[in-house]
Amino acid sequence: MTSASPTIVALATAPTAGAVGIIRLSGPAALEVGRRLAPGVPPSPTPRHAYLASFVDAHGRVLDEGLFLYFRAPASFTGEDVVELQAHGGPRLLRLLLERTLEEGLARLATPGEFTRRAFLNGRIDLTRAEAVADLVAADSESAVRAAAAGLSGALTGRVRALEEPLRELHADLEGVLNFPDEAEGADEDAESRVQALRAQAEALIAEAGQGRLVRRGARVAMFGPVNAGKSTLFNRLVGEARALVDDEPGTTRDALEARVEWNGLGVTLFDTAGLRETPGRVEALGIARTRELLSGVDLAVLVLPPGTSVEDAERWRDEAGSTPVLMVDGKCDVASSHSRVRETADEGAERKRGDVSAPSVPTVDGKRGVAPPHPDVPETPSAGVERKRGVEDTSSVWTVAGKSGVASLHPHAREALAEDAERSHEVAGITPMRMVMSDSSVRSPRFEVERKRGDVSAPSERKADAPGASGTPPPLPRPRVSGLTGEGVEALREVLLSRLWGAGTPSAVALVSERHADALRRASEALSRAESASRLSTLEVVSGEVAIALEALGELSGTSASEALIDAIFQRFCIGK
Ligand SMILES: Nc1nc2c(c(=O)[nH]1)N(C=O)[C@@H](CNc1ccc(C(=O)N[C@@H](CCC(=O)O)C(=O)O)cc1)CN2
Ligand SMILES: Nc1nc2c(ncn2[C@@H]2O[C@H](COP(=O)(O)OP(=O)(O)OP(=O)(O)O)[C@@H](O)[C@H]2O)c(=O)[nH]1
Ligand SMILES: [Mg+2]
Repeated sequence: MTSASPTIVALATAPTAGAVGIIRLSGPAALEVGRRLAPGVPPSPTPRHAYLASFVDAHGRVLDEGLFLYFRAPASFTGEDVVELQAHGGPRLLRLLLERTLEEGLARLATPGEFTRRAFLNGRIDLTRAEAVADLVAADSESAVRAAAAGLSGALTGRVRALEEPLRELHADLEGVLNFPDEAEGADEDAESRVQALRAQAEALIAEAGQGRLVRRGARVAMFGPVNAGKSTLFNRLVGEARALVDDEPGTTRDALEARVEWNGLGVTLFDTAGLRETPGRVEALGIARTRELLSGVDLAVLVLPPGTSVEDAERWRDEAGSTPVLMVDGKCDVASSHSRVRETADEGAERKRGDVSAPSVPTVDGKRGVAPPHPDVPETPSAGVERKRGVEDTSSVWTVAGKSGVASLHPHAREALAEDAERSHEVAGITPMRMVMSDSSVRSPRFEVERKRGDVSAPSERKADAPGASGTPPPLPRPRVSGLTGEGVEALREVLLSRLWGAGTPSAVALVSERHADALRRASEALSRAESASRLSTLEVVSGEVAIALEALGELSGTSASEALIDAIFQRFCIGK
């Protein structure tokens, strides 16, 4: 391979102005071509010695003064003769030097990834390590850098080898028994358990693919929810700068916005989306369609709920995320906590003692006292996860009415939307004893928010989403309370997001199992699964055949059995000069 390959050349550094620019040559003519540009360098330079040399044009005129480096085959990155011209980092200068290496046709420009490809073909690195090189170049978070660096040091290679070698031994044992039954007698005895153990190992690696993807490309998190919930304000808080426009008017955000942050070394792309509502304007509707599309492609959707969202509305908004995991958060918690008052139902109120802290008895909006009588046709609906008990201590069945200050300043559209909200909430009163509370009906639209006390509305839905099929009644997950406006709860939300995205452990410690790796591992695991049943139901030939298939699939990871097309596909991901 080495002697037959043409000599390749490329700019190894970025094609922009920089302190130093490197032109790298690899192949049998590397030294000859390099010395044409740097004639001062001796014909047999000491390998790995940095020569200070003049780089000259075809007429011997000096273009630059730089360093000349020679690596003699096979002790080089590619395994071939390599020469580096380390010049000053001027793009035009570097182009002149590059053109000069191409004169006389001894070298040609390298294709993307061709240097690394040669390193692979010449056995310097295996495929997973070559891929780690690409991952390292593409890494844009600390965890991605660290995980790729571990890959380059052979972390994944080692784990694949730990799977491949025992599998190869097993295959040899099985073939031995098949071909030399006398000598190899008994070597197949524990075949089934060996297959089982290896399959478990393959599955463990496959299970890391999700985390590998998360580290490699970063997590994608979208804020979504009803209009005016405070999504953009919260987005800005999480991003740390005023990226999104914020306004009182519902429907402010039309286009999805994105921002990249890094949390605990994990790259996170945050999206702010157009708020959802039933009767949007035309442009806004386009934004909402985009929100839906975006939600289907993120790792986690954060449903920002304004104070007073009903259970049914919360569920309806959640459905917009489809199968994407949803984290519900109570937004504008400053409003809820500073303005909300526990709303008593008349019958509960009658039982309450004055001054009972667990049941403050001043349901007010704008200072007006209000009492919510039981709704005339409120069925008690344990099916909605809401079991109403009577009694002073039962705060979980008490409803809160939260007023929002500054309603008068709302844009007319906002008031309309709020009125719609109000109506909708009234409709769902089937599970909610409540009454509309007008702040000041002569001037303002009805503005009210009704919500259950904490630890309530979210419970049934969180159970549904987070413990599917679980029996019994697991405790409801805490629903983070945040205020984008004051910053309250934002740090805690960040922690919750990280643990939902990542769980425990360190992102940088993960093996970067790519989709390609997972696919090959899956095929290996399936073959092993068939080998397992064959060891009980079929002949040894069949078992051995499946083990061979698993080995072949694993060979695609290291590259020992990778096809030309697969290798092409892998190295095309690289940049030129890599
Ligand atoms: N200037 C420069 N910096 C660079 C590179 C390069 O090609 N040029 N690299 C390019 O990606 C990376 C370094 N990777 C390298 C990997 C192996 C060898 C090498 O010479 N390997 C020989 C000898 C090993 C040894 O002496 O221990 C070998 O593997 O046989 C060189 C660079 C990053 N920095
Ligand atoms: N009190 C309080 N007001 C908030 C909070 N977050 C946002 N607001 C206000 O609520 C209004 C809407 O905020 P936005 O962040 O634009 O809400 P949004 O959900 O992005 O709205 P759309 O883009 O229209 O869907 C603005 O007037 C904000 O100042 C909060 O945490 N507390
Ligand atoms: Mg917005």
